[in-house]
Amino acid sequence: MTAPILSLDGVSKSFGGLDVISNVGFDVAAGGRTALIGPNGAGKTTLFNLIFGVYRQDSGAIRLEGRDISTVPSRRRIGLGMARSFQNIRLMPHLSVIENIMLGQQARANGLGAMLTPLSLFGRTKWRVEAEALLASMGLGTYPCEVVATLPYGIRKKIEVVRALAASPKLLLLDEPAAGLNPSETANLRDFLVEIADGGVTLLVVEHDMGFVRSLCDHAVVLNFGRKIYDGPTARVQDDPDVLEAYLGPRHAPAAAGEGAHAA
Ligand SMILES: Nc1ncnc2c1ncn2[C@@H]1O[C@H](COP(=O)(O)OP(=O)(O)OP(=O)(O)O)[C@@H](O)[C@H]1O
Repeated sequence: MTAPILSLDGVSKSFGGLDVISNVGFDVAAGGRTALIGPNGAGKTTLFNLIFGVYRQDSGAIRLEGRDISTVPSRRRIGLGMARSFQNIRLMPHLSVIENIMLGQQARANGLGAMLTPLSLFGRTKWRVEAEALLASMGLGTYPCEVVATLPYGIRKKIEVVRALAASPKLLLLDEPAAGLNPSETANLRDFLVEIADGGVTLLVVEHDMGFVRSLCDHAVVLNFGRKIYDGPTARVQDDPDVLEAYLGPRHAPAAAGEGAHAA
């Protein structure tokens, strides 16, 4: 197996006495496309927030390329090679596409030298040239000067991903990237993400659309009530009895499996 880029070991988190994540451990293979799935409220977003350093786990360890990052603040995790997109698009709607991408570049920058680098949103700085090149390489080269709020939802979703890429991540966390997209936008986004992964970026994806998950991800980790119930190939996830029970209840009928898991 390829060396993991990310490893979770016995990670737990509770809020006010409610155990939201319980003793979760898994590896994300470098260069792979891993899905993190589970029914509503299973703890997926909380786990993303723990991985990204928004929350600190109560116990257990999170390692990036073998280094324990449990105490590293979120901002510094970006500098170590991690970036994320959000469930609800968090672009600055009144700014242009290129300005949003440049804000993603700024997130990567740390240290005194970078702090002293002026973020000129109007001049052709080195960052602007890099941002334009990144947009062009992602097939979005016609949009740099468009104001984000005026663009179709599917394009904004892609720009949100490109903004995360502007931080030059090795590991990209995507929280429900296909939510709200129509089937053709979803297929388009899938191809877009495959291209990103083929470029060497490891993907960890929270997603409810099982068709999208199957077509994008080779590996799946399933959570239910904050516990890991499956860790294996995506191709077999819908046949797993624990996964079927989590989605469909204890008296699940095998004939209904595909239908229920799709709707999850
Ligand atoms: N900050 C918080 N304080 C208290 N409870 C929280 C907090 N964040 C999450 N929870 C609870 O933790 C549980 C898991 O929530 P989480 O959002 O991580 O699940 P999820 O799998 O991402 O759900 P969904 O698929 O609906 O987005 C839920 O019961 C939620 O109410």
